[in-house]
Formats: sequence, structure tokens, C-alpha cells
Amino acid sequence: MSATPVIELKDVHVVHKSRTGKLFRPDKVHAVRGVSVAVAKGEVLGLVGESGCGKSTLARVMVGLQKPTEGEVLFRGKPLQHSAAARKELGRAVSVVFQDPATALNPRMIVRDQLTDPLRVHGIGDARSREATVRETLQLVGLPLSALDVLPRQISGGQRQRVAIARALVLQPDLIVADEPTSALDVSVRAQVLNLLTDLKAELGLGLVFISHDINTVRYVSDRIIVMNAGRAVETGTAEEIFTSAKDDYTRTLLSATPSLL
Ligand SMILES: Nc1ncnc2c1ncn2[C@@H]1O[C@H](COP(=O)(O)OP(=O)(O)OP(=O)(O)O)[C@@H](O)[C@H]1O
Repeated sequence: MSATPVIELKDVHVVHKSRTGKLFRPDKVHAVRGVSVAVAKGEVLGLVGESGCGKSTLARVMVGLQKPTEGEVLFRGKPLQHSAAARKELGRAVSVVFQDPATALNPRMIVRDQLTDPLRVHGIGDARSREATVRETLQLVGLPLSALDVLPRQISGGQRQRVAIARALVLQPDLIVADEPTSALDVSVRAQVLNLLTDLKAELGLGLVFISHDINTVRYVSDRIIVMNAGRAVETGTAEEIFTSAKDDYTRTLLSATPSLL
């Protein structure tokens, strides 16, 4: 990889305090245990592992929502600062798509406002140019302009996820971190949303971190894959290497699990 990575994590650990109200749990959870990973524009990095292995925690570190307990986060080659200005710059360059668009979007805001908001917050353009950017972005994700004036509940789950992707794209980021972006969708629209993400990556030269518990889905979209187990990166390789010659026992167990169709 020749270009400076957009985000690089070096030997990152995250220890969460246990959530309150849960009995019989240790008071700390070591969710991420020494993971190093770099991701550049133009590549799709897949992050796969069972529920609870630390994928979302790692994603939150990548987008600056979670400070590591130990280790380093580099943004465009420099240590990530936690000042308001640095977070804003990171927020512009790296955006996130969550699993459930119903909760990620504001239920009381029409689509136009959901997409205009990030532009306004970042002080980009005037009203006219923001409207033009919003329209272009909506078209990029394959939604008609009539979607501008609707509320999230007035469109389907797949269309809502397209709005969430448009929202992630509107600032023209270098990298999108997509955490289980198809898991909450009907099986019938999962492939469409996956194809949209890979098309956008190809068209816009974006970097994409694609997170899923399903190794088949990850294989479908990723150039490189990291397999996580209990907070550790147990295997890293190209999609082909992982599928043809996985070295780790856990990876082989994942591969032998029932194949799924996206
Ligand atoms: N904010 C938090 N406070 C306390 N514990 C947390 C917090 N977030 C995650 N954890 C715990 O850290 C571990 C890793 O969780 P994480 O959500 O990162 O895993 P995951 O692989 O993304 O799982 P899932 O696919 O179920 O979201 C789990 O044991 C989880 O309960």
C-alpha cells in the first residue's frame, strides 16, 4: 500500500467498564486486545468475527468515537488529536454507516434536511450549492429526487439505508466505516445495498471498512480481511488467501459454518 493510510491503528487496546445493571459480570471488558490495522483510500477492508468479538468497538476507534485505552491512532499519518477542531476534520474525512438506518436517521427530519445538515455543520457552500450537492448525492445512491421531501418512515428499510449512505457520502469522505450495514435489512435488498457500496468505492475511490459477522458477505466485498476473535486480530489476508488457505483454527471454524447468501 503506497498511499498514506487514512486511518491507522497501532496495537490498540480498549477496555470498557462493564455496563451497569448486569449481574454476574466482570467490572471490565477487554474488548480490543492489541489490534494494528491501516486502511487507505480505494480499498475495502473487511472485519469479520462473531458477535461480541470487538468489531464495533474497533469501528468506533476508527471514527474517533472511542478513545483507545492503549495504543495509537494515526489520522493521515499523524497522531489523532481529540480537540474539537481535530474531531471535526476527522468527521469530514471518515464517516460511518450503522446497522439500523431507522435509528441512525432522525425520524422527524425529511431526507433533504438529514443530508443538508452535515454540510451546514461543516460550513460548506451556500444554500443553493448545498441543495445541488444533496441532489447529486441522492442520485449517487440510486434514490429519486422525490425522496428529498419524505420522512424516513415513509420509505422502505433498503431506501432508508441508502439515505444513511448518502448522509455518510455528502461530505465526500476518504473513508466510510460500515458496521453491519445490511444485517437489519430484508434479505431481498441486502445484495443491492452491498453492490451500491462497492460501486461507490469503485466510482469515488473511497476507502471502505466493511464489518460483518458473516464471512461470506465480507468475502463478497473485501480486498483484504481481518478475522477477529475475542478482541484479537487472529488472521489477516486477501479474501482469496483467507478462503483458500486460512491458517487460524478459528477462521476455519467460521468458514465451515453454514454458508449464507448475503
Ligand atoms: N460501551 C460499552 N460498555 C461496556 N461494554 C461494552 C461497550 N461496548 C461494547 N462492550 C462489550 O465489549 C465487547 C465487544 O463488543 P463489540 O460491540 O465491540 O463487539 P461486536 O463484535 O461488534 O459485537 P456485535 O456484533 O454484537 O455488536 C462485548 O463484550 C460487549 O458487551
